[in-house]
Order: sequence, then structure tokens, then C-alpha cells
Amino acid sequence: MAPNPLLRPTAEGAWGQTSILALWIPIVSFAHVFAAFWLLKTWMLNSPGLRAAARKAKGAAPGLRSGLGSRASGKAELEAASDAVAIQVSTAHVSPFETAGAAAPAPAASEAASASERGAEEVFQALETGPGALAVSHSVNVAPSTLEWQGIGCSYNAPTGPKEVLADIWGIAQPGEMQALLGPSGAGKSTFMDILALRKSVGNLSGRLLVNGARASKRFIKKTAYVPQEDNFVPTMTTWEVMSFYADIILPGRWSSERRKARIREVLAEVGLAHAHRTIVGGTLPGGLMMRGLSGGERKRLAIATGILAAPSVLFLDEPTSGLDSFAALTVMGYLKRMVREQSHVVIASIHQPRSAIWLMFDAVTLLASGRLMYHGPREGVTAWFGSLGYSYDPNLHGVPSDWALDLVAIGFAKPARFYGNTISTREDLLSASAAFKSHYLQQNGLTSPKLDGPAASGATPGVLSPQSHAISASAVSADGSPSAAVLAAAAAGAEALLVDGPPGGAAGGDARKYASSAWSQYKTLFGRELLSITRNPFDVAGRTLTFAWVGIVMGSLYYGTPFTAASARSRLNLVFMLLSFYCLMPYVSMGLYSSDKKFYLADASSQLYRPLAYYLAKASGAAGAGISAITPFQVVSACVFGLTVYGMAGLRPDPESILKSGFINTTMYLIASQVLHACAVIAPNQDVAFMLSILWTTIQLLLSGFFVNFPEVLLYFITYLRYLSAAYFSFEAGSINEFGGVLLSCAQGMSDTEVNFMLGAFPNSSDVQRNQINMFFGRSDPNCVLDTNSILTYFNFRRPFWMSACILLGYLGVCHVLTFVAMLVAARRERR
Ligand SMILES: Nc1ncnc2c1ncn2[C@@H]1O[C@H](COP(=O)(O)OP(=O)(O)OP(=O)(O)O)[C@@H](O)[C@H]1O
Repeated sequence: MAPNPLLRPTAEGAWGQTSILALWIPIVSFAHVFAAFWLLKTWMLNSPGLRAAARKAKGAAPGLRSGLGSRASGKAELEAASDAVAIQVSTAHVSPFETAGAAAPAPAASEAASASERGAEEVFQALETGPGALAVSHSVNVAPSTLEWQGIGCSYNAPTGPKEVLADIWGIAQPGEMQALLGPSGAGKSTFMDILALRKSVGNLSGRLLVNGARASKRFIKKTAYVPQEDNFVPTMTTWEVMSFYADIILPGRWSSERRKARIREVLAEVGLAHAHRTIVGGTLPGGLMMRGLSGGERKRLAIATGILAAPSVLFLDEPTSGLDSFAALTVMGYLKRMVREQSHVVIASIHQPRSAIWLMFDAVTLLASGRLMYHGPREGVTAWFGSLGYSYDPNLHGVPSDWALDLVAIGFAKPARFYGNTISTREDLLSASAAFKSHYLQQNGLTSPKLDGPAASGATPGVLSPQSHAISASAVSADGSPSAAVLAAAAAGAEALLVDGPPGGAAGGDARKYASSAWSQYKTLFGRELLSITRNPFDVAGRTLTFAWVGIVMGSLYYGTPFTAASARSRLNLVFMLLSFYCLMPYVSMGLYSSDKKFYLADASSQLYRPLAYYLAKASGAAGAGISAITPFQVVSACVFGLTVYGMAGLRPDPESILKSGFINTTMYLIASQVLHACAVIAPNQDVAFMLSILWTTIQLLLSGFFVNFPEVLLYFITYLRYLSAAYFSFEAGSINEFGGVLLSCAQGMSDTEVNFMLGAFPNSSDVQRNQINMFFGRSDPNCVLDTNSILTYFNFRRPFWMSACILLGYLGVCHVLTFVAMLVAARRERR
């Protein structure tokens, strides 16, 4: 028999004899040094004194040294930033109480003066004492836009039949106007706001949406900003970094880095956050760790700051005061009010029970109830309008008019007259009050109700309403055939700039290309955000690396120094399989992270912030999602730490080529499993379903890997073809070929009865002659006895060359990526709003 270099006839199976010390000791050491580095980082992040010292040593501000390349900014620069802001401020205070007024009905006498005075005092206090108390001059102009909506309706196809949630809603919002969207819970406020913001992609929608008198096109979405109730910031990023991220994504690509920074400083000063530029946002990390950062009010102002960064014409805010205490709510609204006045944004904010001072900041109000329009117009006119219907407002009895209006239109519960006075209490009353208002509104504005032909437009179109329905049609104009006066006024004011590229003065808000920045720039920015979220959560990286290393050490200890004898065939086979099973299972620790990643993406996708492909590539090439530490390089490190530790300790095939091949197969298997779990998280509507899908996949992987089931023995053989869906099957094949291909193991000492029985059991289909040979050769000692492990490969029918299995696995990984990307696109469309 030809001597085989891998054959170790003298191997006795002694401790350590075959373990590869030169492999596992460096790997385990590396894992601990690597983890120690990240633990040190954790310690530094949590020790303000150390941080300050490090900053001093480097002469830079870490809060601004973001790792986002061009976003980096030093201490000197920040100080310059503060100076710049100081230079830009003027001393003009803006009263939040100026009203739009002219066309407003006479204010009800009942708008309690005391409330007004109290509110005014508090608001001034808030605006004067805040860090951004002074009015800031602006380097970017807002393209003024008038938004008008006519006969907006929305219904859903519920199992019980069509469910109408909005019907025939009319109104208009002018530049520089702050509008409140009020209504009892379930009135349809969010639905309505989503429609106005062109962010509604489900439901049957009808009506018209006009911007400066022309149909609202898909591009209008770029002129709007939507500040959701729950913000979507990476908790570990600082205020400055969050702003830089958005600046890089939504400000025009042609802007220089300096100009971007200047704009950020300007906006932070505007919302009173200049002092908090280094503060981290804070909140709960995907892993559950809570980080302290900005206060609730500051966080809300940061959300507003990101909203106004690109100077949108229309800013939508969903419950901007929710979760804030009364003073923080007032401060937020005060900043908003000033900004609206200075910059001519249109602000539409849904709001629940505003305190009187906040109520007084609104110029106009839209009141909805049960999906019907109850009132739309100047704030001061609410009481007068309902008074004209016989529902009179008594300030002593009803308090703030907004509270009264909400109580008035809420039906479905008892409203004793002694508390509520004359009130709307039945659906009939509500419908009749709504019809009265609609007819009053149309008459006042010289409009006629449009006859909407055919079925309502489907929400599947990005423009929300069908394109033809956006146009001013004959039925959507005033009674004399011309567009409504407000629309004409806005158009005459030059607000047409909204829908054309490059507004006068190069305002950011006017760039109507679908994306402000190039794909490459978006990729870099997104990659930077992912990387930053990792480096700011170092404990996670350290924890994962150590987990992998120690699980590897435990497993490696169990198989330590597996001898190169025929008796070790079973252990070696088991190890090859256990390694790949481990790689199938380990990604489950990241499922929560994959789900939170989806949330991040969907929120950004609804605003069309960046190209989905840029996001995906940033993630695939470097990161697995905002806030996720399992980025691909880290995944590779973890996978290698575990696999090579076990490999070295157990002493699998020791030549470098086999070690590399094993590392490749195991890492690829791990990446595939991670990718499949990620895809499941994207496809599934919730995490429970994601787990179910993933478990189904993992079960198929392991069952059909070939380790548990001897395929030729399966009665329903056709089912075994499912093995071609199993990446574990190909991994097991490649791993086995790598370990056993062309290897002769010594059986010089003979085998114990147990080992002989295993050999017999391992090859159940062997002929009697072969069984006798096994007994004869392995059952007694013979210096020339060898086991040709190719017989193991033949038994499992593993014939594919290693390179072919490797290519199949790479293809599998590629398909998983494509599927995940497509699933993301579909989810963004399906689950948008
Ligand atoms: N996808 C949907 N399918 C069916 N009904 C829906 C759907 N989305 C919303 N609705 C229903 O539409 C109605 C209006 O919901 P919406 O969220 O707009 O109300 P809201 O005024 O914002 O309420 P809240 O103040 O409680 O947030 C509710 O009855 C809600 O159940």
C-alpha cells in the first residue's frame, strides 16, 4: 500500500497528540485580545472622565468624530460652529401668537384671556431661555406651497365588507400656517395625514390633492417631511451624527461638506439643540440595553430638526407632543411655531388635547370624527361655527375650546348635559353637523363637490390618488369654472417652484430629483451609520466574540486530541456535522436585531430617503442593520473563532489547505443561515412568524443534511430530493470530503468491540463479505491495518468535488441575498402605511 502522508500509524490517541496547537492557541488568544479591545471601549464609553481625557489627548471631539468620513468634525470646528450661530442670530423675537387671521371668523369671546396670557408668558419663557432662543437667519429658503385637498376618502376591504374610515374631507393649508389635526381616537387622523403626505399605500383612496393648484405628483413627497410619533434614531449616535446622517442623505449631493455642516448648525440652533450636539440620542438598543441620552423633549426636537433639514415645504407631525410633559410639549411647539413663521413651512400636526397655550399657537384646525369632517378653518372660528349649529361653548363649563370640540364630536358614550351642555350624541347628529359644515365650506370657497367617477383609486399607486384624480378637473374647480381662489393665490405667489428642479436661490427644498444624493454617497453614509452603531455598542461585539470562543473551547475540549486512527472516524464525522449545525443555529441570537433592522428600513423607505439598493449593499458588504453588531466582518470573525478553535483543539485534518477549506465552508454556512433568518424577519409580519419560518428552514437543513437519514432507505424517496434545498447537505458533503477525502486512518492497534460494532452500524448496507472483513481487519491488531476513509464518502454518496459544493453554497448565499432584497422592496410597499 502506498504510504499516505496523512496516515499516522503510530498515533496512540494520547492527549494533545493530534490537536493543532499552532492553530487554536493563536485563535483563542486573538478572540480574547479582540474582545478585550471592545470591552475597553465599553469602559471608556461609560467613563466620562476617560472620554474627556482621550478627547483632550487627541484634541478632537469624539461626539463628532463619527467614523462617517466626511462627517467628522473636530472640537475647534464645533466651537466655530457655536460662534457662527451666534453671529447669525438676530435679536428679533417672534411671537407665537400672531394669527393668520384676516379671513377668520370673529374669535369667540370665550377664548379665555387668562389662558392666553398664561400661555403667552410660558411660551415666551420657553423661547427666551432656551439655547436657541433667538431667531436664526436662514441659509436655505423654503419653497412656499399651498396644499389643498378635495373630497378625500379612504376605505378598507375588511372581512365584513368595505370599511369607510374617511369620507369627503376638504381643506387647505397655506405657507406659514400651523394646522392642528384634531379628533377623537379612531377618527382617522393618522390615515388622513398619511394621505396628505403621500405616504399611504394601502386602502381604497379617493379625492384630489393639489399642490399650488396642480396635481400632487409623486415628487411632492420629496418636498415634505414626516415626523412620526416614534422616532427612528440609532440610540448610540450623537445629535450631530444623526443630523450628519440625514444631511448626507437628503441634502443635495452638490453641497460641500462645509455647507452641510453650516446647515446642521443652523437647524440645531433653530430647534434649541446646539448645546446638545455631543449628546447621544439614547434609548433601548436592539439587544435591550438602555442608554441614557437626550430628554424626551430634546429627542422630539431632534426629530423635528431632521424633518426641517432639507427645508421641506410641508412638515407633517404625528402627535408631536405625545409622551412629553406639559412644559416640554410647550417648548417643542414653541420652536415649531417660530420656525413656521420664519420659514413659511406648512405644518400639519395631529394632536391630542393640547393645553391652552399650545392650542393658541395653531392658526387653523381640522376636526375629524368618525372619518367625517366636522370643521376646517381658523382656530378662532371653531366655537363660532358650532355655536351657529346650536352647540354653544361655555368657557367656565368646557375649558379649552379644543377639549370642548373633541368632547362635542365624540359619540358612543353618555355625555350628561350638566357637564357637556348641548352636545352631539348620535351618529345622525354627527353626520348632519358634518354635512352642514361641508356645504358651508364649499359655498364659502366657491367650490362644488366633485363627482368622482368610477371606483375609488387604489392606494397601490405611490401618488396615493390616481394620477388623473389629482388634476384640477372641471368638477374640482370653483362654481364659475376657475380654480379656487386660494390655489390661484398660491400659484401667483410663485410657489410653483415646488415642482420644478432647483428653486430660486438653490434652496434644498426645490431639488425635485428622486434622491438628493448619489447612490455611492448614500452607500457610504449608510455604511458609516452601520459601522458607527457597532463601534458605539462595543460590549455586544465583545460578548459575541467571547461567546463564540468559549462555546468553541467547550466543544473543542470534548474532542480534544482526537487521534488519527480508524477509531476516530465516528468522532470526526460527528464533528464535521456538529460544526455546521452550530452555524445553522447560532444566527438565532440575532433574530431580534434583524426584526429591528426591518423597522429602521421601513421607516426610512416610507420617506424615500435613500435607494433601497444602496441600503442593502451597505448592509451586505459591511453591516447587517442599524444597531446591529453582527456586521459581516464581525460575523466572519465570530464564525472563524468558533470553527478554528474546535478544529485546532480536536485536531481535524491538519494541513493548511484543509484548514482554509473548512473555514470557508463553515463561514459560508454561517452567512447563509444568517441571511435566511434575516430574509424571514423581512418577509414575516412579526417576529413570531419569523421564528416559525426560520425553524422550518433550519429543520429542513439539518434533517436533509444526510447525517440523520440514509436517503436510499427512505420509502417515499422523492421527498429526499428536498435535500437540494438544504445548504447543510452541501456543507456536510464539502466538509466530509475535506476531512476524509484520500485519507487513510490507522487501525494498527485493532479496534474495540464497540468500535467494530460502530463500523458495522455505520455501513448497514455492506455485504456479508465486507462485514467479515471489517471484523477480521479491525477486530485485531495488525501494523498494516488501515481504514480508507473514502469508504465513508462512498457510503454517504458524497461524490461532488469540493469546489463544486463550494460554488453551490456561494450561489445559495447569492440567492438568499436577492430574495432578502426583493422581500425588503415588497415589505416597503406592503407595510408602508
Ligand atoms: N389597514 C387597516 N385596515 C382596516 N382598518 C384600518 C386600517 N388602518 C386603520 N384602520 C381603521 O381606520 C380608523 C382610523 O384609524 P386612524 O389610525 O387613522 O385613527 P386616528 O384618528 O389616528 O386614531 P388614534 O388617535 O387612536 O391614533 C380606525 O377605526 C382604524 O381601526
